[in-house]
Amino acid sequence: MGACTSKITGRPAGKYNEMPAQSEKSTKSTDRLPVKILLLGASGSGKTTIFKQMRLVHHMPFSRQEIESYRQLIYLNVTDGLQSGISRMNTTGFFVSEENRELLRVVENCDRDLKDDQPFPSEYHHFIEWLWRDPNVQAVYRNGNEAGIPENLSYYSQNLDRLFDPHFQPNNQDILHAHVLSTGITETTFPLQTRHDLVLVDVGGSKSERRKWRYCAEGASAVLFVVNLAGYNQFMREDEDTNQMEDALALWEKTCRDPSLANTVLILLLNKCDLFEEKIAYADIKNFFPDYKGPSGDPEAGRKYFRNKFRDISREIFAAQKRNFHCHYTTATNTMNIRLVMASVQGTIFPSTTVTCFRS
Ligand SMILES: Nc1nc2c(ncn2[C@@H]2O[C@H](COP(=O)(O)OP(=O)(O)OP(=O)(O)O)[C@@H](O)[C@H]2O)c(=O)[nH]1
Ligand SMILES: [Mg+2]
Repeated sequence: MGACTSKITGRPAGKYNEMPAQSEKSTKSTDRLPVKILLLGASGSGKTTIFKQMRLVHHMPFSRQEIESYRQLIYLNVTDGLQSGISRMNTTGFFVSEENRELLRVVENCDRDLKDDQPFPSEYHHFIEWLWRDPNVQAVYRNGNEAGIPENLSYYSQNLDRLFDPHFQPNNQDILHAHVLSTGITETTFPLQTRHDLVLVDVGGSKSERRKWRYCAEGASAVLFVVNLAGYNQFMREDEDTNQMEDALALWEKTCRDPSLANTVLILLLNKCDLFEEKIAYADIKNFFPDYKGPSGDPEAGRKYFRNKFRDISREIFAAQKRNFHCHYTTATNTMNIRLVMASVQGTIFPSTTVTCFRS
């Protein structure tokens, strides 16, 4: 498998946003047929995570430089995520316990930028651990998470001993859990064994980024529309009055109706099934979607309910356009799951050709 080529359009130069392009050599392929697939969906739904999985599936490991950048990003995700989550929590009237207030002040003032090869400062290890375990932080995180405490803190907090080891190097799972808000449009070309190139387009999903999507629609064969299934009880980071699932439903309708995407195969990926399954045990769907009539705490019934909501929105639009509704449940941080889903997606996009976009 040859090197992939990456092109970033319309994004400001930023330490972390440049990451996908850093290791890839710019090679121009000739006489090859591009198969363009767009990753669309709201911010935090999992688009870039799927993009990273595609690199792994196509055996394009992260370079040393990328791994170092991710190590620094993980430190930022942990310190900044915890601190900003807690300060948003304060605005909704919840505070860390009295005994942990001093720790919070220390973490608030800690330097978020690590230098190359600088270990995570050991003095913050237990402070971060204690703050994360604070009963009020846990209560807010588990009960609606109006404060939008980042979900990846749950993963990183279980790995703090490893993260604070002076020789810590992120593994693929650590990298898959890292989050940076994507800006602009990143086009990455994966050469396939046939005469085709897979051109995968990753975009930013926050509200201010969505107007840029129209610049990447031309020539697209398919759209993978990614939804955070676990967002049913959360508000948007950039709009604290809008429920994430309501936003995703509205965005799905807009995407289905978009004339510039009328010739694409639209595939819905209901993502973060792992978090959905955990969350549904304590956050009843009925409390957020009163028309849910299924049993409480049943992930299967919950998944089906949301799938039907998306299907109902597209039913008439697709009937008029003679398009079919396609939907998969995914956990983007699980490489095997993405491998299997992508093999199935490939069959949907190219039912009668030999194009092999996704290695299975
Ligand atoms: N547990 C879990 N975490 C996930 C899953 N998919 C994505 N994440 C995490 O969710 C966060 C956001 O994922 P991204 O892929 O960066 O989201 P995005 O859609 O690219 O977001 P923007 O770039 O802001 O539009 C990251 O911390 C990911 O690791 C999943 O299926 N399960
Ligand atoms: Mg992204």
